[in-house]
Amino acid sequence: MEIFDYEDIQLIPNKCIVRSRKEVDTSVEFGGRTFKIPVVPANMQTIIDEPLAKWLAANGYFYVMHRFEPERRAAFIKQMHEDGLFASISVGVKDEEFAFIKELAGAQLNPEYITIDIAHGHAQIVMDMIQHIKKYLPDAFVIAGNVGTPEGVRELENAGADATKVGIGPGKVCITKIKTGFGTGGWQLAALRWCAKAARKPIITDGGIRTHGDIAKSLRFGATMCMIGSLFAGHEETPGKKVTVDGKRYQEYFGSASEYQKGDHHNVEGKKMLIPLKGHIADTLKEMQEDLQSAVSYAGGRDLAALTKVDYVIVKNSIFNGDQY
Ligand SMILES: NC(=O)C1=CN([C@@H]2O[C@H](COP(=O)(O)OP(=O)(O)OC[C@H]3O[C@@H](n4cnc5c(N)ncnc54)[C@H](OP(=O)(O)O)[C@@H]3O)[C@@H](O)[C@H]2O)C=CC1
Ligand SMILES: Nc1nc2c(ncn2[C@@H]2O[C@H](COP(=O)(O)O)[C@@H](O)[C@H]2O)c(=O)[nH]1
Repeated sequence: MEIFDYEDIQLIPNKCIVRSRKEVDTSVEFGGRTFKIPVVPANMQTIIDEPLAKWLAANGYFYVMHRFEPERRAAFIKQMHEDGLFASISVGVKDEEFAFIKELAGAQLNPEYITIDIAHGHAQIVMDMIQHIKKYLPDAFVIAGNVGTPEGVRELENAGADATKVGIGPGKVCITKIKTGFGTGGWQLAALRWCAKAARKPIITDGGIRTHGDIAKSLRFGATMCMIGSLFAGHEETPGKKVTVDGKRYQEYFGSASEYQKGDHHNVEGKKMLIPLKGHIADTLKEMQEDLQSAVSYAGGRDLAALTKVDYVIVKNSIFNGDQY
């Protein structure tokens, strides 16, 4: 297998067929709905909260609510549905999560999307949870992960997952690779390609995206959707705590397996960092869309399909060449 990551790849342009980048359609169909761009903020407590989830759903973006305030999830689903919006929640795999799915079914609360969110998703318990959800909430679109191998993707798909999430340890606040020696950190893009070749259903690539160009590269190598944490951290609307250091404003961004999330120091595989505040998330989403429109025009197309077949070269860490954005 050829090993590379985002920085190692440059996509090769084709003849432009649009008169303006504004003609380019960046929308994506995912789980029966169409979203403006193939991007979803990470389901982490410093990245998404209920007000932001509502805003994203109401404005044509996909979202996945985190699972770290488990007692709020039923009311959240109810409220989203009362407001005419889709509900997209996360669950874990502990016993109480199996009971929670039964409770939702009993209360006739049917979230449109359920993400099974655990660190090592290639596990029998995850397949059990997929089947449990399909039994009690058969209309839910089930996203399962995270995995980092084609076997992982296939097994979760065969268990009934409607989409899989790929990425073990490439995240900005991840320390899995340091603490355990395992993962796709440093070769997430190649791992995505490896997994996508085996997939029969959509893949969400998760972690490691550092620039807007990395979204186009993810689509080239098989992703339908990109889950992003660090690029969304540091906005007025993201919920991480805002702090001032030496007169500069920052926002906390911490891992879901960090001691800040867990409240203790067992099996810690995440850290905390401060991200400079950078304005409103609507502006970043708009810029992502414009950059993606531009990428599609370089690919020689009018929609995201054009990105899936472009040629590329492997430049091995040389593209920034000392340049900074
Ligand atoms: N994408 C990534 O690379 C990673 C993401 N995370 C994020 O951190 C959050 C917490 O994840 P997680 O700890 O899985 O959630 P949970 O605390 O819900 O743990 C999941 C369950 O799987 C068991 N388990 C067995 N082996 C592992 C393993 N290697 N890693 C994790 N659990 C294992 C756990 O038991 P026990 O705790 O007793 O072992 C627990 O019962 C999630 O939001 C996840 O997405 C965390 C690490 C990596
Ligand atoms: N290994 C860990 N991975 C984590 C943790 N918390 C979240 N994550 C993963 O990172 C991505 C976001 O990555 P980014 O590069 O865009 O910042 C997120 O969606 C999770 O999959 C953690 O504590 N440890």
